[in-house]
Amino acid sequence: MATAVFHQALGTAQSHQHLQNSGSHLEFGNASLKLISKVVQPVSYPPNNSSDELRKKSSEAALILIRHGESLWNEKNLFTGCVDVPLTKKGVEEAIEAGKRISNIPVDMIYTSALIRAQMTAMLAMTQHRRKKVPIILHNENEQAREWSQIFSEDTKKQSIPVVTASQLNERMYGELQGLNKQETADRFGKEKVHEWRRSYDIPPPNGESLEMCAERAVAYFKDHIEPQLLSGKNVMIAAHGNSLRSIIMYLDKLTSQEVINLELSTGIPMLYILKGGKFIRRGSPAGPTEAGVYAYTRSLALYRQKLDDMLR
Ligand SMILES: O=C(O)[C@@H](CO)OP(=O)(O)O
Repeated sequence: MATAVFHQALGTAQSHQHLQNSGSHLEFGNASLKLISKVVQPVSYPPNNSSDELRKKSSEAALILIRHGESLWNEKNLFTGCVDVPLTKKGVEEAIEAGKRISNIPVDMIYTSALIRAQMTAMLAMTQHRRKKVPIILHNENEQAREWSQIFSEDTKKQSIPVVTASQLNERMYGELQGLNKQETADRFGKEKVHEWRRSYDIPPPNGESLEMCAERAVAYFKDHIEPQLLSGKNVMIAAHGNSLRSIIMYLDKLTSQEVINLELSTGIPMLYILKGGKFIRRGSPAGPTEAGVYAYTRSLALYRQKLDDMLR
C-alpha cells in the first residue's frame, strides 16, 4: 500500500520499471560552443511542499544529464558498451564534482541505466546535494521486489528521490568490439573504419548497435517515460552513457545525423536543460557549487527563486 503511494508519485515512469574532456565546452566539429552559466547565490529550501507547488505553477522543469565518471575500462581504453564495469577512483571523484555543480538544483526524480557506472555516478553526485534527500532505487522486477522494498513512513518518502533504472538508457551495445583495446582495434582495422564504427550514425560495429539503433530505444524511453515527468513540472536527472546521451541530446537539440557525429561527451560533466513552453533549452554546464543558473535563465524561474528566498527570510 505504502509502496503504491510512493510509486504513484512516479506517474508513467513507475509502470516500467565524450563531451570530450573539454571542461565546460560542448564541441560540435570545429565550433566550440562555450557553455555560459550565470552566477547566482545558492538557494535553500523550505521544509514543506510549497517549492514543489511553486515549480508546478511555473510549468518549467530542469533536466540534468550526466555521463558516468571514468570507468576502469575507459582508463584501459577498452570498448565497453553493455559490459558492466565500475568507476575508477578518478571516476568517483568526477561524480562527486558533478554533484557539487548541481547541488543547488532541486531533483525530483533520477533515471539511470541498468549499468553500475551510471548508478554509482548518480548516487555519488547526490551525496553532494544541498537538499540531502535520499536517492532510493526502485525495484520493480517482480511483485516480491516491489513488496519487499516498501517504505512505511510518508515523511521518509518525502525525503526520498525515486531512482528508476532502465536498460533502454544503457550504453550502445558494441558487439564484437566489447573488451577490445581501441588503439589496437584501430591499428588492426584502420583508423577510418574504427572511427566509422564509433561515430557514424547508422553504421553498426560488428554485431553491435549503431547510434541510430541506440537512439531508437533511448529516445523512445525518454519520450515515453522521462518527458512526461518534465512536462508535469518535475526536475529530472539522467545518469547514463556517452552514446545513449548523445542520442538523447540529438533529440533535445534537434541535431542532424551529420551534426551528432562531432558531439563528444566528457565523463562526469553535468549538462543542464530547461523545458519551457514545450521546448528544451540548453543551459550549459553549471560551473560550480555556487551556481544555480537554472533560476536565472528564465523570468518565471527567477521569480520562483525569488519567492523561495522571500519565504526563507
Ligand atoms: O567503449 C564504450 O562503450 C564507448 C564509451 O566509452 O566508447 P566510444 O567513445 O567509442 O563510443
